[in-house]
Amino acid sequence: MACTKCASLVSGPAFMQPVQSTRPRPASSLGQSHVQGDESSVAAAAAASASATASAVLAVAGAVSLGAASGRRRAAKLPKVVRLQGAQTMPSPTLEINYYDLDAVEAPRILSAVRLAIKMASPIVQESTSPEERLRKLLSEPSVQSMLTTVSRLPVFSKEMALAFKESFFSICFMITLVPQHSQKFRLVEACDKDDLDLLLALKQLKYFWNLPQSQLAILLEVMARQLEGPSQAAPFQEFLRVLTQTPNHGKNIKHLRDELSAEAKAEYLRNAEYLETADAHAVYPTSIYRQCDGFTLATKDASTIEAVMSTTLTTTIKIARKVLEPSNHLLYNIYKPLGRCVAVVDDKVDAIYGKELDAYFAGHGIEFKKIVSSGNEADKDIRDVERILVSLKKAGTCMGFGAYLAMKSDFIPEIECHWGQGRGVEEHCTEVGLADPQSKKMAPPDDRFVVTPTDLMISTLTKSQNMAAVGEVVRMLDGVDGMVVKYSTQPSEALRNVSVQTAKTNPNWAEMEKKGATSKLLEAGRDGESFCNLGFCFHFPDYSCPLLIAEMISGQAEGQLLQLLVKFGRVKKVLDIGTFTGYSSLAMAEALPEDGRVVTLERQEEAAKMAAENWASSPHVGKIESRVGEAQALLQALASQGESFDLVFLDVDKPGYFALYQTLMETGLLRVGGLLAVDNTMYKGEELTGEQLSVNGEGARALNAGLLADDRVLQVMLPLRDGLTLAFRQN
Ligand SMILES: C[S@@+](CC[C@H](N)C(=O)[O-])C[C@H]1O[C@@H](n2cnc3c(N)ncnc32)[C@H](O)[C@@H]1O
Repeated sequence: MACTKCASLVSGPAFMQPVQSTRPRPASSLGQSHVQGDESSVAAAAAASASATASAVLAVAGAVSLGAASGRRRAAKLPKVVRLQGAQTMPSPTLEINYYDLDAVEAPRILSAVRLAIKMASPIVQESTSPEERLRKLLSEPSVQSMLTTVSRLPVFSKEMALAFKESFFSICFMITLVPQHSQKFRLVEACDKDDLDLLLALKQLKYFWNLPQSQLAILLEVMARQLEGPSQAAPFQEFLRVLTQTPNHGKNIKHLRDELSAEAKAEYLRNAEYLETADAHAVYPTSIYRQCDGFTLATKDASTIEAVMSTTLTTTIKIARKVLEPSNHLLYNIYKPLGRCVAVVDDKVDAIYGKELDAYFAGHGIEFKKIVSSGNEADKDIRDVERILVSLKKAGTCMGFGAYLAMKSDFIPEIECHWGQGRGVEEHCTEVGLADPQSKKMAPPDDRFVVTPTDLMISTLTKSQNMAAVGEVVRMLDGVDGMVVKYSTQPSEALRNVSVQTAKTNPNWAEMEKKGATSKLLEAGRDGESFCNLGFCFHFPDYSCPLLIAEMISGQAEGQLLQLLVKFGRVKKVLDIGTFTGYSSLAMAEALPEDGRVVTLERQEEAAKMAAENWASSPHVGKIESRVGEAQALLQALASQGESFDLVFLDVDKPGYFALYQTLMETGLLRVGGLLAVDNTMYKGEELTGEQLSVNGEGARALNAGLLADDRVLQVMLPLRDGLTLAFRQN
């Protein structure tokens, strides 16, 4: 059962029914009568306890009665309340239902009650009995019970509560600065100077102790002991927490232990729960301990007109912390261990960098961890993204528990800003997160992928389908194909790896060039001729436009290995590489060539050619590469006029120019008879498979495919390797 106010505010009309109180109380002193009742019950507990406990109980009782005075202060701000006593006794045709009736805060006394409870609890948690037995004894200890009862009645969703404790901390600090440096109390100065809000936070949670997991109670005791008494007093509670979390039921709510407590303790807790059910139902039936709803309703006697004011109050804690993922840091542990699991919405940039650490942190602490990786790109922050996250949360079943939900956003992690550029440690990051090859599939979740290959297209199509469960397995398998090819193909040399790493960092440079209007306009044009992007790379650019050269253009390991194999198998000596980019294919082929072999590589972008030259500089094969800058068509004519011809040609430029370049290669004899032509992207993103209208690039690839098919001078095969690689052997 949830708090009726929260539930009814959510569900609507039921809320508007006139409410008959099940336990009517005198209108004038409803809160007070219960407070008094509480005092007597607390006093009964006190009588049965040791003298130290009795003083705690007195402190608590005093706090509660002072709270009632505070409650009056609070009530003064509200309109006069007329409580329903049943329809026949209604005092006027207008009814007023006030949902609030909380005991208020007398902070110093509550704090001293907490301190005493901690003092009494400390020897109990250090006993040699089982953790469960110690917990039962702890809950039956009168000073602990009184403290819990009192705190459960605090109006935690109020500014007054926060201020009452803040003032109280300051007054304690002020007093204590006068005491000698080594007195026990001096530690409080440190506590209030540094972390007083942690104590406030603990109290705000402790209010709901009845519905909190058992281990969370241990955590809160540990936090309060640390804040009020210092680390040495907190140590026994920390150890108690450690052993308690090893018991099977530590995640179960405290209230489930009621039948295992002593008869008096059980009666006392039930009395408190019954009181709260009327005075503050949210305290015993919280929909969420971080959200409380309230309502104020006026209704005519026949309920034909109802006027209502509704509100929702949220309480939140923001922690700005460092090294949260170090195993010794208990910030996240304290939240999620009692809940048993964490469902986290993680920005894909954060996941790329911290994903492994996140996994390791939760695994190391034995907390089930469900990660929903979501694009952090500004361009993606729209309602569809929200929908996607909500659907994923629903699948993860977050409706259980107290919002076991953690959101990690790249905006808060400064290192992200330098991930692709100038910053330190880029290399390490790249290698660590699998970006060494920019075609790595680890970079983005399936539905955020840049579509590069037919499999990408299939994955993207399947991911958009509503029936995710059915297609999930297919996605997983399809997604593994490229990775498997890479895994079982010969691994690249150190120099080629370096080209990949350097290329992975290039997107900001291309973006800069694009701003100056210096990059190719057709290379990555989309269906509508516009540039597009949906991977993380546009993230840094204020206008969210995508650079027209992108790191993903690199041919990469699988194709690089195939080219090397062809060079070696065909005993190739002269290679023509059309489309240098950052130099991967040129270097791959150069590595496979004999000492007297030669690669001529053509590139229209001077910046790219320069970068390629830098990438080759440290390779012993650099001497085999000759770079020419200009438009491919013009450069081919020049080569032909110099009487050049090649054993192997790798064609990998703007697709609309493919067929014309092919014709030139054939007509000029640049591709010699007996030579081999390798053409990349001939399946161009699988566009033809969709049956939809092709983009200009798709058209370009299709024109070449059709041209090869119609040309008897060549024998060709299209390999579904990545984006399609066609091998055409010139037989005459
Ligand atoms: C896909 S990338 C080449 C990738 C490269 N083969 C590799 O292995 O990484 C295409 C490159 O060709 C260049 N390019 C595109 N069209 C061109 C053209 N018509 N003439 C010359 N270069 C061109 C682009 O600037 C780009 O650097």
